[in-house]
Amino acid sequence: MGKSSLINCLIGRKALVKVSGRPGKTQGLNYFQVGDGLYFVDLPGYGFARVSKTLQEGWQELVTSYLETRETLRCVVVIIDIRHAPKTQDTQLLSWLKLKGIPYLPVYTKTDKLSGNERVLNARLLDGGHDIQAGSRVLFSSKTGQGREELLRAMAAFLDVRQKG
Ligand SMILES: Nc1nc2c(ncn2[C@@H]2O[C@H](COP(=O)(O)OP(=O)(O)OP(=O)(O)O)[C@@H](O)[C@H]2O)c(=O)[nH]1
Ligand SMILES: [Mg+2]
Repeated sequence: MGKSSLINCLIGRKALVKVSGRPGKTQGLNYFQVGDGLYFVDLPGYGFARVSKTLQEGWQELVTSYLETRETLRCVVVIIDIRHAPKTQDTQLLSWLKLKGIPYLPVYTKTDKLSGNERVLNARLLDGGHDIQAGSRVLFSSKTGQGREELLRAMAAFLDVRQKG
């Protein structure tokens, strides 16, 4: 869905994180230090079409317990492909994060694949389907860098909130 590509784009290095056309590339948790005590953590997605059932379940458990117990976690960036209609798995993840009180930031990615008009329409569809406010998500493309600065600012805001509170 573009998680690893997004991290590469933010860090500004093309091949830092392995990217592939086949879901299931990222395995385990991958840490990237981006500041003093500040890390991006690349997680496996849930579209593991090509890995075994046992591995899938293992990763799900790993990701879930990581998200639930990591005390220094500031924000979960939830990456959603802007081309597709709202998906149950994404709705479930977002409601689970809300329920658990884990801060999250939805990012609609691969905007380069749509025309300007389609982009607006699909973004609205996803906002509606996932109950997301237009002002609280970011439109992004790893390919063109659209939304890169906005995303970095939005992520930084999550750090500020925690420091003040
Ligand atoms: N055009 C376009 N392609 C993208 C974008 N982001 C990712 N891709 C492509 O989508 C495919 C999957 O990207 P990844 O970054 O590996 O996705 P991932 O979420 O890390 O996938 P897993 O680690 O397998 O869960 C790759 O072929 C990327 O080149 C984007 O913004 N625009
Ligand atoms: Mg990946």
